[in-house]
Amino acid sequence: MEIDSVRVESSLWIGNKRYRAHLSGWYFSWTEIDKRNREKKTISVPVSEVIGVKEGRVEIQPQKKVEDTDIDFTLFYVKRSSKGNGIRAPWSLGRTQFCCPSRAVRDQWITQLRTALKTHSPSRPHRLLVFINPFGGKKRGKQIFHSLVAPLFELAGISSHVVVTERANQARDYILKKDLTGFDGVICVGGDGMFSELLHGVIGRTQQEAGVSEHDLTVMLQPCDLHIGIIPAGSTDCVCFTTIGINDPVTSTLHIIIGDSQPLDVCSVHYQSTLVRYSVSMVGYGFYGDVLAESERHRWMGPLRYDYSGCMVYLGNRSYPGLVQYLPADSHISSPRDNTRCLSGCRVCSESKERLFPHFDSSSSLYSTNVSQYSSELEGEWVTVEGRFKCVSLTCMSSSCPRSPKGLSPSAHLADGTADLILVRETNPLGFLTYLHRHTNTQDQFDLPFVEVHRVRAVRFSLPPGEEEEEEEEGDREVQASAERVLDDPEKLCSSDIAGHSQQHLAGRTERRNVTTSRVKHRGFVCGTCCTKPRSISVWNCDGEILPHTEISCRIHGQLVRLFARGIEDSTMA
Ligand SMILES: CCCCCCCCCCCCC/C=C/[C@@H](O)[C@H](COP(=O)(O)O)NC(=O)CCCCC
Ligand SMILES: Nc1ncnc2c1ncn2[C@@H]1O[C@H](COP(=O)(O)OP(=O)(O)O)[C@@H](O)[C@H]1O
Ligand SMILES: [Ca+2]
Repeated sequence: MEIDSVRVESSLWIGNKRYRAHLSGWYFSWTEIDKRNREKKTISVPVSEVIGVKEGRVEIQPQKKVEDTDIDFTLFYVKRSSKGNGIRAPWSLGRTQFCCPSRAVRDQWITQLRTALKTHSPSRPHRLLVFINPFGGKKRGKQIFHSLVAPLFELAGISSHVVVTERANQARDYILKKDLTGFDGVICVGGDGMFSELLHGVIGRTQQEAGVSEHDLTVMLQPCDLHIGIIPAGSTDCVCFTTIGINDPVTSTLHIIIGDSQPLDVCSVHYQSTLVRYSVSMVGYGFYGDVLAESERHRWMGPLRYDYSGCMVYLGNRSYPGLVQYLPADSHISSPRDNTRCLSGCRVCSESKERLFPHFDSSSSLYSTNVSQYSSELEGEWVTVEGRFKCVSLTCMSSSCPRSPKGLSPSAHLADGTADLILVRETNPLGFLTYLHRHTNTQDQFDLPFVEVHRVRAVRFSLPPGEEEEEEEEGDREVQASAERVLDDPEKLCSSDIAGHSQQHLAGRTERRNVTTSRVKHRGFVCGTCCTKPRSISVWNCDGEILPHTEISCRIHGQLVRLFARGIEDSTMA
């Protein structure tokens, strides 16, 4: 075996074929040598994509099997498949068993490969906090984690502390309150709702520790260091699909293991001077709000509830009045109709970093103290649009999912500090069906006369005169108190004493304590059992949660959180 400072090389055998293997810089490669000493095919694996190196002949799938020989070692690495679902191919675990001429050579290879791994992959996680929602999607969260994810973590030397949730918001509260020392990231096994819990926990915790008020719409929030990973096991899994390109637990696990890091824009939603929620995918009023409200009554259907509710709401053919104000983003940088896609290594997102963090001190990972903590992001000229809308949607990213592989706004960027505002005005049922159907094919859903799309930094939504939201009245305090009482016991939520239009009770979901209840002048219905709400007012769907307010203000915080992901790999790179 030859070892110099930049290169390790020796002959190795795979089965009965001889290979010349070499490790140099960022790659481990092996080239087949035929009987006449001619070089044939070479396989190269980037060190950053090596999952583990084990003594002996090891298999972990379908079951763990170890044949502990003296001269063999097994290399595990990321393997790209040629066929993909959508625009990217899934990743799987590649495995090659090498046979060495002696035990000494075998031990040297293992040492050199493990050293290279440490040197070239410094940002890999070592300890993770995992939350499993046993009831998400098709209720397969626990099985997915134990059969597909845990064996890969073990192989990669990652230890995990697993919490199977027993109630909604347990994961969020855990992250907000418990000691997180030693954890390199938090992982959810579930859907967009579970991701949202981790998002709120991580952002809230970071702001608490930095002494920043989340309620202040104008403040510059502290970016979060603790990475979030998503193992898809939910109903829509939009955040996973948009940031990885596929909903596949093994692909997600491999991205977590190699320590990929994808910054993500986050939208904060405020009601008056209170933070209501954060969102990364869709804040949608009208159609998407109604679909969510309807779907909560059919949770027993599992993921199909959205298809059923989508049909029911479509047939209802409703539209809503509204006043939308937005702060446009710089149209010279990008536009929602420029026909580009935000892929791994996106130039628009990389170039946004300096603009978003002009005062970031990389040595302390904090903002310089002599710089104002207030952002200039809300300065500029607001544009006002008034009318009746089938839907108003705001999305920080493309929001693609298996139902809509190119998403709500196909050219939106994951980390450019902007969101796309889509206004679909009142139209006839066929027109709206055409709009919806274009989400599922290659036709441009924005090329319709009743649709407009804008790249924005902030949005305000209000009701036209006569429909305004009322502030909490004396009598409503009882409603609020009642809502707070049930926070600790979601089962109690389905009760007519929460007569406002927050429908968390239907989902067994809860709201944060600091969120106040607001009321809307009553003239109609929503859930048919206990809620009252005017027909002319819809609800907001915020990443799958119904908001308790109608008149909201939204602001985009560029690159506020980081995921164990790398954006969508173009399959031509595979
Ligand atoms: C005629 C064919 C119509 C097809 C319409 C397709 C439009 C799809 C746009 C999807 C946007 C999805 C945005 C993401 C939303 C999720 O956060 C949310 C919660 O997910 P989960 O926690 O996994 O349950 N999902 C939804 O609100 C469902 C929207 C479904 C709309 C049909
Ligand atoms: N143990 C639990 N019991 C009830 N609800 C839970 C539990 N754990 C998490 N949740 C809540 O369930 C909601 C839906 O979960 P999610 O994993 O997103 O599944 P889905 O994609 O099917 O909606 C989330 O809002 C989350 O807060
Ligand atoms: Ca964005």
